[in-house]
Amino acid sequence: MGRKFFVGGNWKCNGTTDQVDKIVKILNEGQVPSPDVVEVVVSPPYVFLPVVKSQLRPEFQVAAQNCWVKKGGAFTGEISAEMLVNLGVPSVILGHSERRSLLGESSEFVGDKVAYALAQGLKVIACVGETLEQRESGSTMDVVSAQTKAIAERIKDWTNVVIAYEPVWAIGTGKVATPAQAQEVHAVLRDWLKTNVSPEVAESTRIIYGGSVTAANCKELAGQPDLDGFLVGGASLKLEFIDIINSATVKSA
Ligand SMILES: O=C(CO)COP(=O)(O)O
Repeated sequence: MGRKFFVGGNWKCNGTTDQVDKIVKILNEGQVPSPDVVEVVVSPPYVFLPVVKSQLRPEFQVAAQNCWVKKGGAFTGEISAEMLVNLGVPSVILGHSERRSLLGESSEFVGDKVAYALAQGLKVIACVGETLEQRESGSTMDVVSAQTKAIAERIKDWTNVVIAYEPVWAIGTGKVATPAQAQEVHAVLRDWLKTNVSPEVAESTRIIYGGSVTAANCKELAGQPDLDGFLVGGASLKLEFIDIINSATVKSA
């Protein structure tokens, strides 16, 4: 079975109740391919998860943008994986570069979170990606491999993992990776999984791209053989997210 196209919308720390209503309306009214062709997951801030989950069309799912690294308790301000499960939130984004850089989340910490969230029954969108400095110094492949390794060392079952390759220099900058740049890294990540995990996991794990994805650039990116979808930031708050979901048809064409 092929890898189903995956489109995630990461709303980050954005939205008011009115804006959330508008975005949900756009999502619910948009013409999109069937769930056999594309999996759509939107990730509002925690406080909006229940309302979005209850109002969203049933074939779309919600994800949290983070969760705590272990069982809940005296961890002020944190949200545990158990709470997400309890609320019926099926997925979580972990290791986003904004959290790695602004909040100092190390690859080991992210790996621990991925393992804990999976063990609680959540699906995980695990983010990796290099900074501009790392790309310019030629260490992109080492960086993304090391970030992936920290996850691989802590988990056995990859069924519920999607890897999001998000080059930091492309996030929120309008500087999208070229299709060739994205494909090159996706192929290296798949090859890393093949060598270090298993050929089956390499073949079945979806590797999605994030960083300045728009309606204008998504089709060409979607045509790359090792690119299995997108994690969209800014454009996921707008009508063009529907066009990005529709780029799934590039694969099924
Ligand atoms: O970080 C991202 C998604 O997680 C990408 O953000 P932008 O699409 O706004 O560049």
